[in-house]
Amino acid sequence: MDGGDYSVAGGVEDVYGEDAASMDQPVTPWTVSVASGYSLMRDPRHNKGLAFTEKERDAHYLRGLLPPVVLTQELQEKKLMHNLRQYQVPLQRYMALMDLQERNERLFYKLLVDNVEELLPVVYTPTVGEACQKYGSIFRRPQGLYVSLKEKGKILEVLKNWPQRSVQVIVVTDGERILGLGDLGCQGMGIPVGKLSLYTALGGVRPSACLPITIDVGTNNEKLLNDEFYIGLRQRRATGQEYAELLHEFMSAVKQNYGEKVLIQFEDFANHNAFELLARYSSSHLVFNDDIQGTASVVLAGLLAALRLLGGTLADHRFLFLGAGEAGTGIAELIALEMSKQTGNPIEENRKKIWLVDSRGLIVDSRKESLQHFKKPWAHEHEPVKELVDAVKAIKPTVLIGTSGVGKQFTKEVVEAMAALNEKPLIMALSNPTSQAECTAEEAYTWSEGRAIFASGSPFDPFEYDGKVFVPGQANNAYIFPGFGLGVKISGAIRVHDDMLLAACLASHLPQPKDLVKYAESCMYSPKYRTYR
Ligand SMILES: NC(=O)C1=CN([C@@H]2O[C@H](COP(=O)(O)OP(=O)(O)OC[C@H]3O[C@@H](n4cnc5c(N)ncnc54)[C@H](OP(=O)(O)O)[C@@H]3O)[C@@H](O)[C@H]2O)C=CC1
Ligand SMILES: CC(=O)C(=O)O
Ligand SMILES: [Mg+2]
Repeated sequence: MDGGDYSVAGGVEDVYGEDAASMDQPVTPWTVSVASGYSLMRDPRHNKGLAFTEKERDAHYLRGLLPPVVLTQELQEKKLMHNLRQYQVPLQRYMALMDLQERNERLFYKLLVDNVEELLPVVYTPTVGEACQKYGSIFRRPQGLYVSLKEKGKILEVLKNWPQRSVQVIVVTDGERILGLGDLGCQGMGIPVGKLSLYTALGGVRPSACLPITIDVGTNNEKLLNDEFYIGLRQRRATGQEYAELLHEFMSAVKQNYGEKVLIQFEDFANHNAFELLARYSSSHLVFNDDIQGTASVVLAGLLAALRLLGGTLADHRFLFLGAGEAGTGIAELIALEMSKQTGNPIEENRKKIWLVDSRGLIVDSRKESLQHFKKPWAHEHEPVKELVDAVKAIKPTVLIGTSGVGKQFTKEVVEAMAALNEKPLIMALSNPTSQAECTAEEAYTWSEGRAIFASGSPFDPFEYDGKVFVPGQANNAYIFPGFGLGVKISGAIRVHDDMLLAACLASHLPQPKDLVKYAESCMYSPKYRTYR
């Protein structure tokens, strides 16, 4: 073909219409907006793959673009689950699922909804942790929105680049404390993407209303800074005023673009920013911090359920935490608040039943001056104690909760000390992913000779001890934030209050009028295919 007359810059077009001589000339990326034929199949929101009906194939110019067979969504699901199960490596399953989400959104959510127990550990903890660590290497198509220091001064424009206008829920991270894996910078994006997939699968919030965002202010992770495949800004983290200004511009732009009612979930920020962001924006925006507030709600729900086995009321128990950061102090505060509701005692009194250990040992009054503000309420009168096992022996807790982000801290000695003090020691190893759990289910049951009541942040398989099968509980904020978020959205709330978090973990005690449930259901997304005209 002689394409001389039509070439972009006077070169010669090849048979594909590409002009090699003008490869470095700019061209316009023209596209079409009405999905039909080939573009319909490439649009993940509308694609049905082999499930397009005969009628749809005729009406939407799909003839010949698909093989003759027409499958049901159920058969597609069966095939995909079969294929997924062939992968031995969890990260391969993660990548296959992300590919499916990019290819056929409804089928992805159908799989997730129908196989939640099997697939949650893939799109969420623990596998999402590994995915974030390797995000640069496995990166194929971008998901979510990246707001970096490069976009300072034009964040509103960046938000306008997102194709959906009806965003209702944003999960945002700055990647500094990804699970218990530390600073993963821009590669933390896997977390908002995973969390929002649960908003849809478990909370019924439609995918088009969900927006995952990563704010990239750099990373202090040397390994990533030296990784040639790293996807983020190659600089150390911005702090102080520079950080605050970027975040403020972001928060203002979100409200300007999506209005007062968009829910912003802060996720996996480091604690030196997390508490401040929550305090700063909770009176002007609809925000909540999943690590501080969501975790607190789900753990309190777990404790209230466990009381049926342990006996007594919340105020009859003594709590010891390993880890006094977002999760630890967040849970501690909600427990104290609930005790106050139940007993009428002032919260300061109830706090005295709760003790926390950080990387320097037991939090006691002699350390008060040097403590971060969120630890100060927990500095009770006691002599200093360095080791966890000694703190267990000194405080004599009935409940031990791990929120340290460091694996293997509940040693045999620690669990045995808990078992010596309690007939049924309640042990929660909440740190994620599995590698960071304070102990495994097997360790908790074995070292307590089958007496521990155990829950963990990442899932563990049932374990047989002394002829009895123990099924560990999972205490993860995933059990609360999708429903909590849906509730906030459909109630039209414009601010989040502590009472809502208490109500969320006491929900089964509240009257649930039939029509309210029906209303909630009617607001929820269904991943079943729609029929096209
Ligand atoms: N299951 C769930 O739903 C959730 C689980 N998590 C998990 O909890 C963990 C912590 O998260 P978060 O609270 O946000 O993190 P933070 O960084 O806010 O807090 C971590 C706390 O652990 C302490 N710590 C660190 N190392 C040790 C150690 N060796 N011994 C004793 N204490 C130690 C730190 O001490 P210091 O202050 O002295 O540095 C700090 O107080 C993570 O692994 C996360 O995945 C978080 C949210 C939800
Ligand atoms: C579960 C969660 O939010 C975390 O580990 O950070
Ligand atoms: Mg988190």
